[in-house]
Amino acid sequence: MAEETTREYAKSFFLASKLMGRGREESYALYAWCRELDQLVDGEAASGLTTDERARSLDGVAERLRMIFDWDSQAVPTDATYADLALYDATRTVQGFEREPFEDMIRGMRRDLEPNAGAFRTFSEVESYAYQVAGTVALMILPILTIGTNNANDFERRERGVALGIALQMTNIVRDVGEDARDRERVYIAEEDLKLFGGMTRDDVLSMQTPTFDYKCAIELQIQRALMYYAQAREGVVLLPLSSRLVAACIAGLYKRILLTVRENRYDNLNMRAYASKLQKLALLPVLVWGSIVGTNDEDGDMRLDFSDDSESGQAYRVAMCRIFVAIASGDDGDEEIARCADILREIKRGVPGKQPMLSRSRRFVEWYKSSTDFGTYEDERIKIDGGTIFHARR
Ligand SMILES: CC(C)=CCC/C(C)=C/CC/C(C)=C/CC/C(C)=C/[C@@H]1[C@@H](COP(=O)(O)OP(=O)(O)O)[C@]1(C)CC/C=C(\C)CC/C=C(\C)CCC=C(C)C
Repeated sequence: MAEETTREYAKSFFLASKLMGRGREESYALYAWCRELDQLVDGEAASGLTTDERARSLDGVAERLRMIFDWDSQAVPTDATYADLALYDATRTVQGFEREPFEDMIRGMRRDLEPNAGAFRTFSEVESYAYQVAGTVALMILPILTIGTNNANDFERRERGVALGIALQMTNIVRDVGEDARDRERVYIAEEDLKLFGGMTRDDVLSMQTPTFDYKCAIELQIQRALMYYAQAREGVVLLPLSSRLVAACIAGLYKRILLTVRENRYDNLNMRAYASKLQKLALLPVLVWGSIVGTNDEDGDMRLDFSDDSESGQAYRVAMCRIFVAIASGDDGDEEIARCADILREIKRGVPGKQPMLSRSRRFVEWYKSSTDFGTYEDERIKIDGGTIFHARR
């Protein structure tokens, strides 16, 4: 039954599971348990329940979880669901499962029941929530992905696995902004991020029908945040046994395709749900499998901002770069914006020692950027960069 649940509701995970060696059934059990938990809060069956009733359901899950992880007892919870039983069996066939990630996920679900569920003041709050509902999945599944290996680089594997979970959650946040706002009055974009672009507020997003330029820039910043986590996770995929490397790389690649589709939809995630078609997934799979075997870096030429500099000038640099990138994506009517932001970048460059603006419009640019140590010059039909300084857009 857990396999059918995964097949029906998680096409990407099910596809990736076909690459698994051992542990496939146990990963289905994990999926079934996580999905059942998620449905208690946001599923159709929960829609008729009060917040208190949903909270009581989570209490029941937590109680049954305690029994599942009570290694000294063989007792099975009398009110166990099929997902509980599947998890009970999985934790007895694969060693190394820990209770904490499951409990942390329940905490994340409880946050979705709180009065401030749909509001996040800072990105740090978003990141913490993303760890609870998605980073924890990595910690749950790592015992399966590392069957038969030693614990070497375990800490790094966990850290980078959590980064992948957060990247996937950030992807879902970017994909579902319209749906979350309309159906649940939730905005999982930090208010501090929205404010950077024209002083936008959470209420502006809740009432927005068509993406504004400022909104598109705020979404680009969320895409950048997600790409940062994908890049962190990529260093961890190589720490997995080969068959698990394929699984992780495919999950990451299939979700990242969704993320980049939001850009192709010109950031209209209010009215369009970005997705990867079955054909796209099947076409992408060999590339992802081969890439994970030969270890090619799937830095797919996307703009990658430096988030390490959290100074005011570092933040201004990221805002200007997002505005330039969206302006470029907006076609010809973006030139004035590019020129204005290029002036800002020129100013900031004095304040951001050693941080060269990175702007990718094409793979050709990325190759130039990655290869050049002294940032010679780059020029295409829209923009010219000389010595790392972005000059006025070409008219
Ligand atoms: C291969 C296989 C069967 C994997 C199953 C993975 C699993 C147990 C997923 C549980 C997903 C789930 C329902 C969690 C509840 C909360 C939630 C909804 C989380 C979001 C997932 C999306 O799930 P959903 O089915 O709703 O999908 P769509 O909305 O339709 O897109 C999340 C985005 C979290 C997903 C997180 C992971 C799969 C963790 C990834 C980490 C690894 C695979 C570890 C990799 C290790 C290294 C070292 C890089």
